[in-house]
Amino acid sequence: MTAKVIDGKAISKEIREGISKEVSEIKEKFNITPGLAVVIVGNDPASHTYVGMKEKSCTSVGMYSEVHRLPEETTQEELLQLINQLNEDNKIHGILVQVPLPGGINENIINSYIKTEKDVDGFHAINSGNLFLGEDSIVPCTPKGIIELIKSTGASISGKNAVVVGRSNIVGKPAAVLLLQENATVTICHSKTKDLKEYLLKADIVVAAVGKPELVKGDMIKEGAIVIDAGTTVVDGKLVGDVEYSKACEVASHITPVPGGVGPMTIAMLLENTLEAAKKKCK
Ligand SMILES: Nc1nc2c(c(=O)[nH]1)N[C@@H](CN(C=O)c1ccc(C(=O)N[C@@H](CCC(=O)O)C(=O)O)cc1)CN2
Repeated sequence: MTAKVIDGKAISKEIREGISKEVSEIKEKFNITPGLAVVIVGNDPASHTYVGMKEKSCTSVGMYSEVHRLPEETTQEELLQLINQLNEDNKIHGILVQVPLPGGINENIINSYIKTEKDVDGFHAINSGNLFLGEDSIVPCTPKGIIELIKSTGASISGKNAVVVGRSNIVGKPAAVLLLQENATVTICHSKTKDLKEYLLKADIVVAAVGKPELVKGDMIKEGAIVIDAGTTVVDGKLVGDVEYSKACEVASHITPVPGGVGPMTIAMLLENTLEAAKKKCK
């Protein structure tokens, strides 16, 4: 079997085009321009790249974008003050604090200060809690994009065995909850899982989000599985996913590439969440 490539770049482009149209409409009808504020602390080069991509995508769909680039020495108190300011700013419908944050700043405390309706990352405990409860919530961007990518194959998720490799609050845990909501039978594997291959060989859907380059080998994948790779590690100057791509292509039915798979969807979903937050202000 040679896997069909799930083209996250193309799918996200289509989504962004739809968002762009909706942004024009609400500007015209309600005189509201959706606005996103991104906050980044410190000098992590990859994080600066992602923030730059967010800024560019935001303006390309006609949204208002504001980026606050703060020095490494920024204190938690200073960051909270900025968030309070953005919470009260009517131009801003979405606030996002890029992670990882430098040591000494508690991500959960920071996220809990963002107004829930502006928490376009969906990291606030109220949004995570509502997601867990199956109530209305803002859904974290990467897992939301992962579900879109799986659905783009036309396959049904209901009743399938899904294995999520990775248990981060940003990707693994919410992806597992979303798959469960789609009626998959979900297993979460992680760094302490004893026999990863044993679990993976039963998986109709694999979501790899562990940040360990090529941890998921081709011979761990069941014939015909859908493989979603959310890993992005730079190895020798090259971006490498969590899946051994060339070997996995020989057994999977569908697979996402790295780059060009999950990454672009993360940004498209961020724009979608920001648009939704702004639409709540349209009366
Ligand atoms: N506050 C947040 N921080 C982080 C998030 C997040 O959703 N919210 N996710 C990741 C990083 N991330 C967005 O912030 C992100 C990662 C990768 C991509 C992407 O499009 N990658 C491209 C390749 C880009 C490159 O060349 O380096 C791809 O995979 O094709 C977008 C967003 C951690 N932090």
